[in-house]
Amino acid sequence: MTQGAASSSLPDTPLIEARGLSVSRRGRTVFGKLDIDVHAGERLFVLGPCGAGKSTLLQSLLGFVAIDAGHIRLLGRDCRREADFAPLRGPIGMLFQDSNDQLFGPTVLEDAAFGPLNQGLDPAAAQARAIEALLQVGIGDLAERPVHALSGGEQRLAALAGVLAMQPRVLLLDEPTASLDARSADHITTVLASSGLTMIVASHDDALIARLATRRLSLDAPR
Ligand SMILES: Nc1ncnc2c1ncn2[C@@H]1O[C@H](COP(=O)(O)OP(=O)(O)OP(=O)(O)O)[C@@H](O)[C@H]1O
Repeated sequence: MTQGAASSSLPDTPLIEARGLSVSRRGRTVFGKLDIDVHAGERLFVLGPCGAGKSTLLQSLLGFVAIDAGHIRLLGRDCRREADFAPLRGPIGMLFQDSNDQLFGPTVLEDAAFGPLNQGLDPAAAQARAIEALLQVGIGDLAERPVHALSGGEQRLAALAGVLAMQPRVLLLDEPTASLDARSADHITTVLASSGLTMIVASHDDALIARLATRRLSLDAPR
């Protein structure tokens, strides 16, 4: 269950909206009757101890985890079925907690170009987008590296580059600075801050939260 509702008094239509969201896993309620509104430019941080449901919330908002009850509207569109969510996984980019869930390679460059290719860009334009995203996160030198030959932190950056290469309007980021050394974490924090993008971020990183959060939502400890 939630401790703090995430609401906003901004007048524009929320980019991410959830009403009465309830999700259970293995028969146990993870959270119930959660309301969320995230407007353009906001950076909502989802906080809470391990197992509180931060990842589950992000995944349910993009249709990767089924909800028990509630209503989700993304970019002004009602989302109920996979066919509703699928076209929005691009305009709304998701960084999963486990980079292995989204790195398919074979090389870092090809992986980052995959999303733009899928969006219909020609190969040269997709590659240009991918290179731009790799440079943005600071791993241009890893472009030709096989994704399976990356460290955990490098995988994190490669996965983030793949998300940014799709030029999303909204980011859902699950522990974006996990596995990163202090310098890389600081760089990514700066990249995210300067992006101006709307985002929902699950994180335990106090420095990231302090620099980026415009609002916070705390989930209860699991019972
Ligand atoms: N794939 C899954 N199948 C079944 N249950 C799951 C799955 N993933 C997570 N859970 C359960 O759902 C609950 C919420 O987990 P979740 O990963 O969302 O928490 P979290 O707040 O993101 O935790 P952490 O801070 O450790 O990443 C936990 O009880 C967890 O055991």
